[in-house]
Amino acid sequence: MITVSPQNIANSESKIDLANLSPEQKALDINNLNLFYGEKQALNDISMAIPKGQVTAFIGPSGCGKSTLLRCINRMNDLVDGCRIEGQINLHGQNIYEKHVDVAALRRKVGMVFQRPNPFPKSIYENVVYGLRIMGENNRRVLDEAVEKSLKAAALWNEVKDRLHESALGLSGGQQQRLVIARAIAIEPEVLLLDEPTSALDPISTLTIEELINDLKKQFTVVIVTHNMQQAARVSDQTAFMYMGDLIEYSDTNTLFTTPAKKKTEDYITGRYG
Ligand SMILES: Nc1ncnc2c1ncn2[C@@H]1O[C@H](COP(=O)(O)OP(=O)(O)OP(=O)(O)O)[C@@H](O)[C@H]1O
Repeated sequence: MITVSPQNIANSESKIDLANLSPEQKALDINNLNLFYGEKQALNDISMAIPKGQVTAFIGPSGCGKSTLLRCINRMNDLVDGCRIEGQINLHGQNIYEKHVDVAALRRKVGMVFQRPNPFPKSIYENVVYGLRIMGENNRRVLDEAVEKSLKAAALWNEVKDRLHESALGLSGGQQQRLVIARAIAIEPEVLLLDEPTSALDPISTLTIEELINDLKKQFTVVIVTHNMQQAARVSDQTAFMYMGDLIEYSDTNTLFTTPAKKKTEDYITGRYG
C-alpha cells in the first residue's frame, strides 16, 4: 500500500463530501463527458466535481485518459484534429464548452504546465511577464511587482532575484519548471493544470515542486496528472483513478490509497498492473 503523508491524513479528518459539494465549494463540475479521437473513444461518461482550493490528482495506467481529461479542462483538445467532445465542464458554474466561450479567456483562467519545462528563449523576467504583456500590461511597476510575487509564489525568487535579466535557458531543469509555474500564475488563473510536472526532474527538484504544489493550493485550484502514486499520495487531497477511459474511483486520497472501494483500484495501487 502507498504511504499517505501526514498532511493528507490531516486533510482527511476534515473530509469534504465529494459527491455533495455546494456550488461555492466547486471549482469544476464535469458532467457526462465523452471524448472521441476519430472513431476511438478515449473518455467514457466521466462525471466528477473538483473542489476549489485543493489538489486533485488523476492516476492510472498509461493510456487510461488522464492527460486527455486534464486537457479537456482548458480545451486543449480543441487543437486535435478529429477530436469530438460531448458533455459539460462547468468552471464556477459556467459550461466551458458552450459555443460563445472565448477560449483564450478560458486559458487565462485555467493555466497549464507540461511535463517538460518549456521556458521561452527570453530573460527570466520576460518569461514571467509574458502573459501580462499579451494582455496589454506595460506599466513597469506593475510588471516588477508581478515578477517578484510570482517568483516568490513559485519558490524561485531567492535563486534568481539577482539575474532576472539573464536568459531563462541558463536555469536548471527544476528551476525552469518553477519558472514555467511562475509564468502560469503571473496572470492569476483560477485553476492550475499540471501534466506530470516532475517526470523530467531529479528527486530534489521533484521534492521542491511537490512542496510548492502544497503552497499553491492556498491560492489556486490545482489538478495534477501523475504516473507516480507516491506523488499523488504526497500532494493531493483527492485522487481519481482512471482505467481505459473510465473513472473507476474518486475519493479523498487517504481513503483511495488505504481502503479503496473497487477491486481494480486495489489491484492498481498494490502494483498488480500498470
Ligand atoms: N492526439 C491524439 N490522437 C489520437 N489518440 C490519442 C491522442 N492523444 C491520446 N490518444 C489516445 O487516447 C488514449 C488516452 O491517452 P492519454 O494520453 O490521455 O492517456 P494517459 O493516461 O495520459 O497516458 P500516459 O500516462 O501514457 O501519458 C490513449 O489510447 C491514446 O493513445
